[in-house]
Parts: sequence; structure tokens; C-alpha cells
Amino acid sequence: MIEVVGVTKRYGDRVAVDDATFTVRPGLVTGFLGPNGAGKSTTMRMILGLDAPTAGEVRVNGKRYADHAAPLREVGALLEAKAVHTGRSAYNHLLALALTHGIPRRRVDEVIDLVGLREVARKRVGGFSLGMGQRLGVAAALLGDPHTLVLDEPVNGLDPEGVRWIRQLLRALVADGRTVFLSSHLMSEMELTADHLVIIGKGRVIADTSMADFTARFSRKVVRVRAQEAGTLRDLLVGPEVSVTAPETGLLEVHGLTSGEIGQIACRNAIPLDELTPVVASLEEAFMDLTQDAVEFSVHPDVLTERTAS
Ligand SMILES: Nc1ncnc2c1ncn2[C@@H]1O[C@H](COP(=O)(O)OP(=O)(O)OP(=O)(O)O)[C@@H](O)[C@H]1O
Repeated sequence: MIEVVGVTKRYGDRVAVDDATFTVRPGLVTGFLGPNGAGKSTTMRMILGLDAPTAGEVRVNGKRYADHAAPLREVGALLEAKAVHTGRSAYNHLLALALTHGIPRRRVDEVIDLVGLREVARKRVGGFSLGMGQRLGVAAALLGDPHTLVLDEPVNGLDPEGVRWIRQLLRALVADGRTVFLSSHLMSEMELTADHLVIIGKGRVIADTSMADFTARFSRKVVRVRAQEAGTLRDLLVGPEVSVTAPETGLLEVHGLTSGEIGQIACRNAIPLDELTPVVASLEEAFMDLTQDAVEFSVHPDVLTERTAS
């Protein structure tokens, strides 16, 4: 479990994280989403004790990271651009980590197999592809067999097979009751992996919701209708649960009715249709809208200062 309570992080006069509060629960993959510069990496660094909050507190499994006697056993992390000694082999890199954290040698072999690096384990890390480097990073994160995992953009650089592998691995970890918190700026990726979402924009939490609720709320169905008598049809369609917009002459976008219902209304009123197309808004679009709004409508003084300055 990760608890972020009223956390703010300032760098000079720049607010990277702005009074963020949320909880990451065990047994679920929680996706941490936000556009570039939203504050995801900063929040993750604070969870891992690599940066101190200006205000508020972050707890991992009930304590601050630094207060855990064996932090690698509590929380495993994969951060972007992880520093690895490039002259070492993958095996030796993991062994050095294990030995300095009181983790038995056999665990190194276990995690190497778990991430599929057995064949290259004795090769120098300097020659690794980005995808192999990511697998090595995941191996390091799993080394202490931690209850909680924090992964910053874990599929970065992975090929489709690697992406699927990460997804299955994360599912297995949460099925085992662990806490998984992973960041991305891609909604499409989260849609397939996460059970729960925390979305930030400009450092502020703008959504904390289950994926199911997010999908139900935002994957709204719109039906596109073209007709010569669009105005007449519009008057027939609008109602308390139905809204209609007209982005251009002769074209309607209808929310709240199925294409079948619209077809029947048109037929009953003898209105010929030129087009009747159901369109499902993607979650990526919903995410873009949501984070765009956070930028547009934020009236926090710091945000305003920044917007005016840029
Ligand atoms: N060490 C630092 N010094 C000054 N400003 C920083 C520092 N680290 C982050 N920032 C600023 O804080 C804000 C949040 O950055 P952060 O890297 O946390 O965002 P992010 O959501 O992880 O973005 P990305 O998706 O691009 O990785 C940005 O405006 C960034 O420029």
C-alpha cells in the first residue's frame, strides 16, 4: 500500500506536485497517468525517498521509505534512465545489489529466469538493447520480493512481446496480493493493464477512479447522422437524456440514442438519412480532454503565473 497525503513538491518557484492525496491499494494494478511534465516521476521519486516533499507525507506499507529496515524487500522500483554499471554483466549487477541488501544469491537466479534474461545474464550490460535493459530493471525491482512495486514507464522500449510479458507479470503480481503502481503518459497502454487510475495534470490529482468507472463515464457513444433535413431531425431527437450538436451544416452528433433509435425516429418522420454511424470515443481522447481541462481551468496562482510567463 502506498499513501500519498497532501504532498506538494516545489523546485524553486515551480510547483511539480501540488497538494496530491491518493492511496495505491494492494491487489490492483494502479496506473499513474498524466501528460509530460505532470509530476509523475517527481511523485514516484518521493515515494521511493529519493526526493523529499516540500509539504505532506508519503508512506509505503505504513512507513516512510527511509524508515524501513530493509526497503528493497518492501518496495521494488524501476525508474526511467536507471543507472547501471555498464561494464558489469547482468548477473553481477544483480548479485552486487543482492549482496548489499542481504538478499540470498539464489534469488538472483530466480529473477533472471523470471524476466527471461538467462541467455544473456553473463553479458555486459553496456551491450544491452533498451528492452533488455528494461527487463534487467524489472529484475532488480523484483530482487527483494517486495510487496509493493513502483514502475516508471515500464514498457518504454519494449517490443510487443515484451509489452505483453510485462502485462502478464504485473497481473500475476497483483493476483498474489501485491501493490503495483505504474506510470505512463499513454492511456491506450493503461486501458489494457490497469484496474485503477490516478490521473494528474499540472501536479494536481484530477481523477482517482477505477478503470471500469472511467470507461463507463468516458467511453460515451456518439452517433454521427447526416441528413438534408438535419434541423428538423435535430428537433425530433433532442430530449432530457439526449443532446445533439451540429458541427457542420447537414451533420449532427447525437449523444444518448443508439443508431437504431435514431433510424426509427427518422423513418417514422419520413426523413431520409445520408449517414448513420456509431462512433465510440476512445479513452485516449477522454484522457486528453480531461488533462487539457486541468490546464485550461486551473486557477491555482502558481499555474497562472507559469502560464503567463510562458
Ligand atoms: N529536479 C528538478 N528541478 C527542477 N524542476 C524539476 C525537477 N524535476 C522535475 N521538475 C519539473 O517538475 C515538473 C514535473 O516533472 P516530472 O518529471 O515529475 O513530470 P512527469 O509527469 O514525470 O513527466 P514525463 O512524462 O515527461 O516524464 C516539470 O515541470 C519538471 O520540469
